[in-house]
Amino acid sequence: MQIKECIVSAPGKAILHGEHAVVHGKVALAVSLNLRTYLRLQATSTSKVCINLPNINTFLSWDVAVLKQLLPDSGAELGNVNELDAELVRMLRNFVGVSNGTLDTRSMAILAFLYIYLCVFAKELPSLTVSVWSELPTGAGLGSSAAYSVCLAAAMLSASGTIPSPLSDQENTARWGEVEMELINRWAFQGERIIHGNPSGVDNAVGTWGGILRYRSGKITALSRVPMLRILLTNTKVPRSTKVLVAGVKDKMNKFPSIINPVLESVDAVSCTCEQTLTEMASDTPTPEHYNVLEELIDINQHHLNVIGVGHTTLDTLCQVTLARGLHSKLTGAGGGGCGITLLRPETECSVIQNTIQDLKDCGYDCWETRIGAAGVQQHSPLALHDSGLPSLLL
Ligand SMILES: Nc1ncnc2c1ncn2[C@@H]1O[C@H](COP(=O)(O)OP(=O)(O)O)[C@@H](O)[C@H]1O
Ligand SMILES: C[C@@](O)(CCOP(=O)(O)O)CC(=O)O
Ligand SMILES: [Mg+2]
Repeated sequence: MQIKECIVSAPGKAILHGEHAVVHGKVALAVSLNLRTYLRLQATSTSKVCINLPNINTFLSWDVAVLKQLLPDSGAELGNVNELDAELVRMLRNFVGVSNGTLDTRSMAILAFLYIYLCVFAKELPSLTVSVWSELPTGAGLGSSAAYSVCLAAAMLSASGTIPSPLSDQENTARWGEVEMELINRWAFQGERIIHGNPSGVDNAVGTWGGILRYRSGKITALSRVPMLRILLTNTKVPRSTKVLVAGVKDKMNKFPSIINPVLESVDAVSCTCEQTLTEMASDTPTPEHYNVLEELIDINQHHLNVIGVGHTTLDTLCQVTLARGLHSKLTGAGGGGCGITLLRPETECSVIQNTIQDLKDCGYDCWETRIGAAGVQQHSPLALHDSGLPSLLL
C-alpha cells in the first residue's frame, strides 16, 4: 500500500474550569496552549511498523505480518469511529502483555497507537515509522495524552488517504476543514479512551480545534469573544494518572451521591459564570471588578476540587505562595499533582510576576507565563520545521 508521509502537530490545553465535572456532563471551559506535540509518519519498505517515543523512552518495532494476525479472519470491520472495539483492545492487551488495570505510561501509548493503526489501515497494513515528540510535560494535566491521540489520528487518517492533505504547494503549515477535523477528533477520542478509561472528550476537542472552547457532553462551542487572558502555568512535577483520578471521583460519587453531585453542579455554575464574565469583558472594557469575579471563581473551584479528592499538598502550596503575592490559582487537568494555573491581572506588575515565578521555582516547581488560544491540529511541510529546534528524528 502506498501511504502518504506527513508531519502533524497538536496543542496541549489548560482547563480554566470544569475538570472532572465535565466527565459527568457538566460544562468545562478550556484553552489551547502554545506547547505542541509533533508527529512524523514515514513510509518504509522494511515490512515493519516502528514507533519512536523519545519523551517516554520507548522505541519499538513489529513485523507487519505479526500485526496482521490481530485482524479478524472474517474481514469484519474493526472498531468504528464511534465506539471502542472492546475485543480488539482485549487482544491488544494480550499482545502487548498488559493487564486491564495497567497504568504503565508506555503500554498505554503503545495500545493507543496500535489500536488506531489497525483500525485505520485494516484493509491493508502498511510498513511505516512513526516518531512523536512533545513540548508538553507527560502526565501533568496539560492534555499530553489528547495531543498524542490527535496527532496519531490525524497522521494515520491522512497517510491512509481517508482525509486529504490540507497543504498546498506553497504552504508550510495548513489546517483541515470541519469535516476532517470532526473525524480526527472522533478517532482521537478513542485513543483517549484507551489511555484514560472514561474521558469527557474536552482535551481531544481542544487538541483538534484549538482556541478557547466551551464543552459539554460532546457539544463543542468556540468562544470567539474573550478577553486576552494572561496565565502562569506551574508544574508541581508530582506525577499522577488521569485514569486513577477520574476513577477516584466516580467512587466518591457512588459512595456519597448526595454530597458530591451538588459539588459538581456548583462547578458547572462556576464554569457558566466564568463564561458569562469573559463574554462581558470582551464586549466592554474589562474592569477590576471583572477580574475580582474571575479570582473568586478560581478560589471557589479550587475548594471544590479539593472536596472531590483531586487536590495535593503541592497544589495547596501553589495557591498559598501565589496568594501571598495577591494572585489566585487552581489546579488544572486531573489534579493530584501535575499543573496549576494562576490568573495575572492586567495591572499586575512585572516585578510581582517575576518574584512569584522565583518563589515557585524555589519550591522546586517549573513555572512560566503561557500564551493561550494556539491553533488546533495542523499539517506541516518538512521545510516548515527545519529551524524549529525539534529533535532530528522528526526532521
Ligand atoms: N509525547 C508522548 N509520547 C508518548 N506517549 C505520550 C506522549 N504524551 C502523552 N503520552 C501518553 O499519555 C499518557 C499521559 O496521559 P494523562 O495521564 O492523561 O496525562 P496528561 O495530563 O498529560 O494528558 C502517557 O502515560 C502516555 O501513555
Ligand atoms: C479530569 C479531566 O476533566 C481532564 C484531564 O486532563 P489531563 O489528562 O489531566 O490533561 C478528565 C476528562 O475531561 O476527560
Ligand atoms: Mg490526559
